[in-house]
Amino acid sequence: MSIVLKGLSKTFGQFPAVKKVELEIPTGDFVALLGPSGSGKTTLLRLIAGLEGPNSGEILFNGEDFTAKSVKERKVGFVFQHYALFKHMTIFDNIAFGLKVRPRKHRPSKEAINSKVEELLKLVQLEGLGERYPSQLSGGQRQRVALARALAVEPEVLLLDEPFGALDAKVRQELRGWLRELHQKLNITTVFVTHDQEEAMEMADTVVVMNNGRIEQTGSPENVYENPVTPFVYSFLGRVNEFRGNSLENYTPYGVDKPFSDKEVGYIRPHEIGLSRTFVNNSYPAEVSHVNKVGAAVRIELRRLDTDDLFEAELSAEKYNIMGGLKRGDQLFAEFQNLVIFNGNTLRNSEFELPPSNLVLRPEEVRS
Ligand SMILES: Nc1ncnc2c1ncn2[C@@H]1O[C@H](COP(=O)(O)OP(=O)(O)OP(=O)(O)O)[C@@H](O)[C@H]1O
Repeated sequence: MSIVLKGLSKTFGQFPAVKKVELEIPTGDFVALLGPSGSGKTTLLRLIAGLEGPNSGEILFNGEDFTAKSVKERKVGFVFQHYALFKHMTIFDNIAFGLKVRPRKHRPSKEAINSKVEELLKLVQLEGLGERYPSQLSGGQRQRVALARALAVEPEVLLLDEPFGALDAKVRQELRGWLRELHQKLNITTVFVTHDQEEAMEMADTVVVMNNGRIEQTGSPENVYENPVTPFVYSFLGRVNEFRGNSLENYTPYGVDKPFSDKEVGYIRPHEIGLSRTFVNNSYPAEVSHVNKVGAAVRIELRRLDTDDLFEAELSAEKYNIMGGLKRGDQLFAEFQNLVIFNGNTLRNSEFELPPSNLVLRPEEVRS
């Protein structure tokens, strides 16, 4: 089922939690609503589910206006952060619940319910555990039961609110891959809320970045990471160096025709900073202040010797080894290869005299 949100707004008392949201979700898409606490993710999910009514705007399912339709009519499956299983019921009965409470004429036969639950237990890899009670399962297993219960009624949309939020890091990691595979198998339009950018980037086909009740950017994980359209998205997704106001002149070796204002901020990702032991064009001397080697990437904190600015660079372990390793106090040359400058929410890209070779200014069209 496809979902379209048009000018959707929701206010609690005087407080606008969701502001004029426009979003199109094609059938079968796997979407992450990503943003900091209080940005409106859960409210948006609840609006899609029909658990909240909007103050204005429309919700279309497969092109049909569902704005005023009840939760039941929407055919959505919902999974919350806290699995909320019925403690006094077995896993089997928990999964069967949605089918058993259907009005008699829509209720499947006992045999059909049995085989559906067995099929779902297999799907969520809990075969043979149907007779246990929730207290006899691990957190990750319980959350898979919650998912099986949501899937039992064959929803056309699956809505997940921080489904792995209460689990420890290792289990979360396992369930991410598992849910991704499950989605590939079932291809149900799925929207999940997370404030964990790694989770969103790893699992979703489409990431919707929210801030203050608004959508800041929608796109594939690569696209929102590589081409952030606002300073918020730059700083929220992944690590980034920020340089403000006057200090930006130190990163534009060919000069600018107008001085930088206090509102201007330049962003550069750590992996977009080249490091070498010898001088290269447009590079600046810098001293290593800390080295943090984690897995395939090495994070290096440095201080520019000419300006005292602090920044972070990232090298692959391979490049790091080729450089012969690094330690505090090493003197290097840093090349800032992709500085992107915003004035408020607008890219400053037309005022440079000559785009220098190491200053990649992103054309407007890339942003749209
Ligand atoms: N029922 C409510 N009554 C009043 N204010 C509410 C209600 N529900 C949410 N809000 C407010 O709306 C804003 C958005 O809340 P929402 O739960 O959608 O954010 P979120 O992005 O999901 O945050 P979190 O990650 O912390 O769950 C918050 O400031 C919250 O306090």
